[in-house]
Amino acid sequence: MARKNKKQVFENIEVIDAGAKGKSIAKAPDGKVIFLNNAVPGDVIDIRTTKKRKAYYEGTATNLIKPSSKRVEPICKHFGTCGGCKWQFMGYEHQLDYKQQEVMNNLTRIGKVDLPEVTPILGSAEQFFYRNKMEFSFSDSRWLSLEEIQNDEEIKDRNALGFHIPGMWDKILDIDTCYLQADPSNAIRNKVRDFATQNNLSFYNARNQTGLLRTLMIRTTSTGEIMVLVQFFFDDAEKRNLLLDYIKTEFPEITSLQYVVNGKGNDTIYDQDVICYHGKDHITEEMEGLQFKINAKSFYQTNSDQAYELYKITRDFAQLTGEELVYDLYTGTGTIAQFVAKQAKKVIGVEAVPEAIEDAKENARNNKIDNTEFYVGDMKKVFTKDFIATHGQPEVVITDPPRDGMHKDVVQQLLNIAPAKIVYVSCNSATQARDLALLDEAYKVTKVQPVDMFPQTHHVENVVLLEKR
Ligand SMILES: C[S@@+](CC[C@H](N)C(=O)[O-])C[C@H]1O[C@@H](n2cnc3c(N)ncnc32)[C@H](O)[C@@H]1O
Repeated sequence: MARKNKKQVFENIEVIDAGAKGKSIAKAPDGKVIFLNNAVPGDVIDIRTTKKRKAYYEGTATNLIKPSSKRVEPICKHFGTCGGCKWQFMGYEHQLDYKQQEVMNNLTRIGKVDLPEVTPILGSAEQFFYRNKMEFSFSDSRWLSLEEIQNDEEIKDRNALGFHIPGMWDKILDIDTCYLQADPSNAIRNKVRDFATQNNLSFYNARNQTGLLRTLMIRTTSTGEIMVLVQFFFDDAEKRNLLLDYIKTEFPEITSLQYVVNGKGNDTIYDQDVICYHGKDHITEEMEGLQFKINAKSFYQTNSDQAYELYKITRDFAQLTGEELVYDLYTGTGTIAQFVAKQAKKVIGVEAVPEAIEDAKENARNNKIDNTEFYVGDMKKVFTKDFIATHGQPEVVITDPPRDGMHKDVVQQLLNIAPAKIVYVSCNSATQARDLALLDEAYKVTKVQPVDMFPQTHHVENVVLLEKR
């Protein structure tokens, strides 16, 4: 029996808005919402649905009838295939408007926040080349373009070094130029791929779990330091040294060349030994005269210039006088803690990753800061009544959790200890809004400042000041 084709076509539909997760929104003739991946609000398009749910459709634009005035020409030839810069086809001022709108919607609809006057989103001075960290994957089965598939010619080179095709764990798009990280990022990636191919170093095959080369990470700092880390699937000293010696010679500006041998099924390096092959085992970022040591596993905000803006807003919101005990929850390598330390009596940072806490302590020592303390642990287990009894009652809490937001026990603990102010930094305003709703019984939102850390994407950071009612 032939399967019923559930795909539907809607013609001549106007895209009316941008929604969550970077999707745009249109309305089908039956009144249901359609979430679209590849359309700009204001476009008039034909749509083919890809999924049908009870209350909505998901779909894709198949024909652009009238382009929106918000459209711009994407500069990247990989746009549309690469999942990295989904909003590159929308003017930057409109990207900012929709990010601001998303924050406001989340805070009012999910958080039921009675909004104070909201400052306009702080845009990024750099709209391209703003990332200080990129990770590329090797693959021996490069994603092929339609022309390549339709062409009869034999495809000889299937090696790729680039990004995953969205939603496909084993398909890698070979990247020729990426506009997110400044030079020499593109040169390093392209030369590594070409050298490895010419010298018959095998590229990883995720399906069969074969091949020597897995990932290439490039990290840079505003002070000009460069870290390159190559991840191998198995150890072959001769081939490993051949590639690393080539990188070292070709790019003498690299200050830290490292590698990992990871035979696991997944390519995360957090549980692996990182070996320094050449130069230092870290790079150092600088902010307001403070130095932050970053090793291969350290979290550091990926847009350094906007991170500085974000931290200044956080410090302004905290309004410290030098008398306060401050807790910096989810402190990472203690950057915010050290950034506000001069204006506080003492700052206590808590973080789950032990290496990050080691870095935080070392950074504080190097920065000659003697009023910070750092503790390791899962927040919901560490941030307890006993912890407060031992370390003291904070007047101000700064919290910067991962995308999932705070665990409900952590929110409850904040309500229990009731600091005068909470500064909540978030990379996901939906989970932030959920947490604000829980804090509402005791706290009023008095300041909101969205910050754009990731131009060309829908992601937005948001800083909120909560003051006791
Ligand atoms: C958004 S980052 C913030 C880092 C830091 N505030 C900064 O600006 O560099 C979130 C941090 O939370 C840490 N983290 C995630 N889950 C955690 C948990 N359950 N307990 C403690 N820390 C956690 C992560 O390791 C990460 O360093």
